[in-house]
Amino acid sequence: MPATSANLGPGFDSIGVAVDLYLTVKVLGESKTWIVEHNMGKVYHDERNLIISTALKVAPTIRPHKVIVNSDIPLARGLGSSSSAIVAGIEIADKLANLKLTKQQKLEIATKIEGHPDNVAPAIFGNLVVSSYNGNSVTSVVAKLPELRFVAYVPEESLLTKESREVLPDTLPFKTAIEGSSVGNTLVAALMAGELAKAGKMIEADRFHERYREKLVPYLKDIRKLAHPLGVYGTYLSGAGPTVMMIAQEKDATLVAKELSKRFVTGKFFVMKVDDVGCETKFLK
Ligand SMILES: Nc1ncnc2c1ncn2[C@@H]1O[C@H](COP(=O)(O)OP(=O)(O)O)[C@@H](O)[C@H]1O
Ligand SMILES: N[C@@H](CCOP(=O)(O)O)C(=O)O
Repeated sequence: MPATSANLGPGFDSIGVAVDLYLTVKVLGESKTWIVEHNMGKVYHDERNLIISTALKVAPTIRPHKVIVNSDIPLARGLGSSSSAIVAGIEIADKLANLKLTKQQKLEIATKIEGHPDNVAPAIFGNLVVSSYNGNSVTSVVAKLPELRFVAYVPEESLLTKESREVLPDTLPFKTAIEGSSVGNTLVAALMAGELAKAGKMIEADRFHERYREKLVPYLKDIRKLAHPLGVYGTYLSGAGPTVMMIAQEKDATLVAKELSKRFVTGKFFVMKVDDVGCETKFLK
């Protein structure tokens, strides 16, 4: 399961991209109770683990197994760790209960559990995915991006998505909503046309969420300012934050991370490619 970066600025709860950090889950033999061995710190080792609780939601009668989880996706940092766990749980239920779910069915289930499709869709399909969820069904379009790198600044402190959604308003003025949707539309068109300078401008013109979340991630503005002269097209809050994501060409990406790490000495920088595969299952002997 790949990590995912949602929103890309104006695509709030709609746009997300899969990147090459991974959650790997191995299902071993049956056991008396669910046992989850993992490398993820403060996460349950039993059936309360999000991967297992999701699997049991989807297929309540599956028997307990021992499961080994390895993840390079940082928890609660805005890189879709919960979505990858949910997609993994659905995959386990599908295989152990032989449900033969289609990708669309997996997407619908995952979206209902996560509440929005922007992370789960690219975790399932790979690439950039633009989705619309009406509370009932999901329409998703998978699209290839031009050759780009995603440079992430992942702060040390975590920020739960739930907390970062609590600062958002319940309603937006009509005029603001129209502006916001025009920015999102133009972003998608610019990405598809390979017009990266325009895409960058739109990425930084969000009207839906970043201004409300700025108080939780005050360094977003500083990084954005420093990133432009280094060749970055656009900087946005990855998912609900606190990770700040920059989109750059391959030739500039490593230098962007190197230069910014001189200024932002805590936290980590990752230079990532787009994952174009999404969730994959293998049967091992
Ligand atoms: N692989 C996993 N196994 C179990 N629980 C997980 C896993 N990944 C994420 N979670 C749960 O999801 C929470 C983070 O979800 P969330 O706040 O949505 O942040 P993120 O941006 O990483 O998705 C973690 O604190 C943990 O409870
Ligand atoms: N659209 C959501 C995306 C949350 O992504 P995550 O990686 O932080 O879980 C939001 O912005 O709240």
